[in-house]
Amino acid sequence: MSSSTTGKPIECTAAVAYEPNKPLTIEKIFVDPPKSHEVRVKVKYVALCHTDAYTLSGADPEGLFPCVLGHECAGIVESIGPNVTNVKVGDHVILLYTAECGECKLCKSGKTNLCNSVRATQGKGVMPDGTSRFHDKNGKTLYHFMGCSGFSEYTVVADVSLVAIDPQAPLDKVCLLGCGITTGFGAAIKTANVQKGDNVVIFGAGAVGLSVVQGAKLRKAGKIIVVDVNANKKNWATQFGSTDFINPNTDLKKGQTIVDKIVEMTDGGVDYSFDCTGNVKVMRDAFECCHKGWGKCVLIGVAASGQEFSTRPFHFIIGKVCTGCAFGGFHGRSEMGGLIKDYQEGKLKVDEFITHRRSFDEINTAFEDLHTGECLRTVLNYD
Ligand SMILES: NC(=O)C1=CN([C@@H]2O[C@H](COP(=O)(O)OP(=O)(O)OC[C@H]3O[C@@H](n4cnc5c(N)ncnc54)[C@H](OP(=O)(O)O)[C@@H]3O)[C@@H](O)[C@H]2O)C=CC1
Ligand SMILES: N[C@@H](CCC(=O)N[C@@H](CSC=O)C(=O)NCC(=O)O)C(=O)O
Ligand SMILES: [Zn+2]
Ligand SMILES: [Zn+2]
Repeated sequence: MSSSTTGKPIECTAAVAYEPNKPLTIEKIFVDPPKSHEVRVKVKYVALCHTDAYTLSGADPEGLFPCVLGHECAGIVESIGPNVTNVKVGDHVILLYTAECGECKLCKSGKTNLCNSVRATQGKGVMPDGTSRFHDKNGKTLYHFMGCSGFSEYTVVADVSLVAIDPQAPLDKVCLLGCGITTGFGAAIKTANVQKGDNVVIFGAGAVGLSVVQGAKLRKAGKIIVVDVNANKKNWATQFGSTDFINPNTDLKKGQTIVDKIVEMTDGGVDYSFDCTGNVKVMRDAFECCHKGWGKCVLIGVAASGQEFSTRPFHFIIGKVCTGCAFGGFHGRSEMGGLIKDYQEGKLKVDEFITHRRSFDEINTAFEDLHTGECLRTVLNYD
């Protein structure tokens, strides 16, 4: 199938991050046609993830400007470049910041969902051939972001960085499976592999943390303790399946630390802990409140440039384990279909995370929503 735009640059609306910590500029940009092994997608819906805000803040060592941010998105294939065989024009797709080529050392290892095929160029804000498909009206090159760049009405991605999905799945909802929900859910059911009766603690009750909660609940975990500095998060935590909520600013006795409190509540420490804040002090607490001998800490939150996580090595000596994951350990191309099915069958909450909806031109207000403490996800639409 061919359309009037196939093979030509498309002029469309985008929100460009020209400088760190400045509002995005909503303007017309030009999106070049896809080259070999590339796909041009008409983005229908994009949500904001805290990682977009983090990179916009200038704290990301890989942050490049000017760029087109956005990585939690879904759309429809507009055109494909030569040698693309995994999707066709008209397919409904979710973009994947964790690619899956199936052929690199990591993909073939069977040990990780990380893929090396496009990661190096992705981190440099360009397509695998080292060039960008985005230009502003002055001809200035704009960088790509996380292999997705959903803050443009049209984007170009590598063929390994997207997956076709059931066209019946509502794009305005399943766009969220492009990052936060998948990440938290997978951290619980894949990376940690929580089992019935396990005690778990989740630091940070945003979309990622609450998705860990829903994974832990699905697995019939014992105590599911949520820790968040925002008391308003308690209701959400309960709704998603937590058994206990601790606000460390108000719920600790004099002289008691959050680690003391969790160790006391769980007869020596949790089986699994999850950091979903990106705060390195919280990461330390998350690690140290694990049970001696076997407790495992899963780091998910992204820490700012230069931040380091430290602890007493003794915790490792007594058998505590610390790991982490990207995209919840999910293989985007082989496993997204299963997640969509889980959602369609009511086994995976997605709609419940959408606290705000806005039109794309309200994107800067949507970034402000993120900092109100009342927003899990804002979905932007281009229509
Ligand atoms: N590894 C991966 O693949 C992925 C990582 N991420 C990262 O995961 C993290 C969570 O993302 P998301 O859920 O969208 O973010 P949110 O900001 O929505 O959630 C984080 C929550 O943690 C709370 N919080 C902040 N400081 C503390 C603290 N000291 N103790 C307890 N809670 C605290 C925040 O409260 P308040 O709002 O009041 O600050 C907020 O409720 C981010 O760092 C993000 O970049 C996201 C997706 C994928
Ligand atoms: N660019 C940052 C690293 C940011 C990071 O860790 N990103 C996560 C996904 S966050 C999604 O919202 C991730 O997948 N990491 C693995 C990867 O290969 O990037 C930095 O350089 O510190
Ligand atoms: Zn994200
Ligand atoms: Zn690979």
